[in-house]
Amino acid sequence: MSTITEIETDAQWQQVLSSVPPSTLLIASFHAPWAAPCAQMATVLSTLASEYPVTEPLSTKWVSINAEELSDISETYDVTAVPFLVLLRNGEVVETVSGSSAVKVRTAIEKHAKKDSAAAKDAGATNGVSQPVEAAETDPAKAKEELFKRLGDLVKAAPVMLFMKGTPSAPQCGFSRQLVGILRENSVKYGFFNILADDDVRQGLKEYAEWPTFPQLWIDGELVGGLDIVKEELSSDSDFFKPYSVAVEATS
Ligand SMILES: N[C@@H](CCC(=O)N[C@@H](CS)C(=O)NCC(=O)O)C(=O)O
Repeated sequence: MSTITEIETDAQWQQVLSSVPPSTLLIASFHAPWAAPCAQMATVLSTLASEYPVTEPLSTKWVSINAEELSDISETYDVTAVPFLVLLRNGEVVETVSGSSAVKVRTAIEKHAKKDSAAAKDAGATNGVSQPVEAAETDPAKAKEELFKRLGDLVKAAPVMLFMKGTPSAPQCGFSRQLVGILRENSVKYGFFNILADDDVRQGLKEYAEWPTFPQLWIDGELVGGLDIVKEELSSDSDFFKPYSVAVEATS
């Protein structure tokens, strides 16, 4: 399970560049703390990273970079907007992805990185070709198993996770907008996922959750429900969100 390292200095970035083996795909995610889509991208990337092994030789190395604080690095890679993903191999840029499309990011990473290099080698040997055969592509049961594993991680990406249409600053549906408003009113700290950016998550989560619509609110990896259920919970217990609130309480 790979994890993402936050780069703090130019020197640390140089150190990563020089220490990553030539066969490893270096995945650098540029972000800004104030940009909500970057928070969503961080969730997407940590879920993706967890799908890649950490056994040697590393197939991937994952880092994230504050685009404003480390502006020299941003300039080197022409980062003018965030989120922005740079994929490098052997110090050379092999692909960049601008924007917050989870589908584009996943596709680009999967194109350049092998999830399991041993399996890929085996497939190459038996087929006499160098391209790996992706089991999940040909086996729907395996694809579903992988999707459900990903969803299991995603619903636990933050203690309170909102699966919504659009983003908190630009909801794309009235139900999602209302739930964002409720969370804001109750000062709830939450992670979110824009299901309009990933149709696999949109359709898969309905089955995984046994809940046919969005928004969906998950707390500690358990489904609470949609907008109506959240309203009901709050009307029977006004402190429902208290454990997840970031509101500063007055001391008496
Ligand atoms: N009463 C529902 C309203 C949610 C709803 O009906 N959502 C619809 C329209 S936004 C939906 O997600 N449909 C499935 C889809 O679009 O994939 C609730 O309490 O959350």
